[in-house]
Amino acid sequence: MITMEDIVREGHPALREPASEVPLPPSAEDNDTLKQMLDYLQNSQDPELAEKYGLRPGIGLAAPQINVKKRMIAIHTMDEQGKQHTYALYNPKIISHSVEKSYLTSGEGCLSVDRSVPGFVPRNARIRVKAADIDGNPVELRLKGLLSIVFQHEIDHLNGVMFYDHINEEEPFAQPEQATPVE
Ligand SMILES: O=CN(O)C[C@@H](CC1CCCC1)C(=O)N1NCCC[C@H]1C(=O)Nc1ccccn1
Ligand code: NI
Repeated sequence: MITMEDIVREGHPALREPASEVPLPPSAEDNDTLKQMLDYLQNSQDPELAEKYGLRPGIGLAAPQINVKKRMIAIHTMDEQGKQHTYALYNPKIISHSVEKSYLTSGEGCLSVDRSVPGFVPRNARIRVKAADIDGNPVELRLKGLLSIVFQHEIDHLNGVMFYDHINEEEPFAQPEQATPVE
């Protein structure tokens, strides 16, 4: 079971190195790792389990955060309409995106960052993603709103990018150009 001990923090090299493509069909080991990443998110959102195991709640997780330098991400979140979305994907790739930007009005945090870094994180408002699902089958997703932001945060981790790399240093809360806020 993944707990906070397994999550590497800022300064760990795994967070700044690009992750490798996962050979498909996925090995039993990669399949298990991805399942465990999704389990972490679900456990972390269960108040009893989060309390019992000291889990910081997460809606997304990327393999480099558990020191696995492979292109695997898990997402488990409600969207703005209250619909549950669960994804466990290999080799996600943003194949196109809107000119329009968006950002979380609350700013962003990260399970690998034990401090708050204030500021808006400008991201693409809508993205098209190609990936392989947990069984290795190709999927194509068109994402907007919170889901689009979560996917971009996770795919950034696969490229050694942290959310605060995007924050305007001079003016962290400057209104990003052509951007719609996501509450
Ligand atoms: O790489 C993956 N991570 O670092 C876990 C992050 C991923 C999210 C950060 C912003 C977009 C994706 C995560 O889930 N968090 N970051 C730390 C604070 C708690 C939690 C969070 O933002 N929760 C949340 C946000 C909006 C709505 C509901 N819940
Ligand atoms: Ni993160």
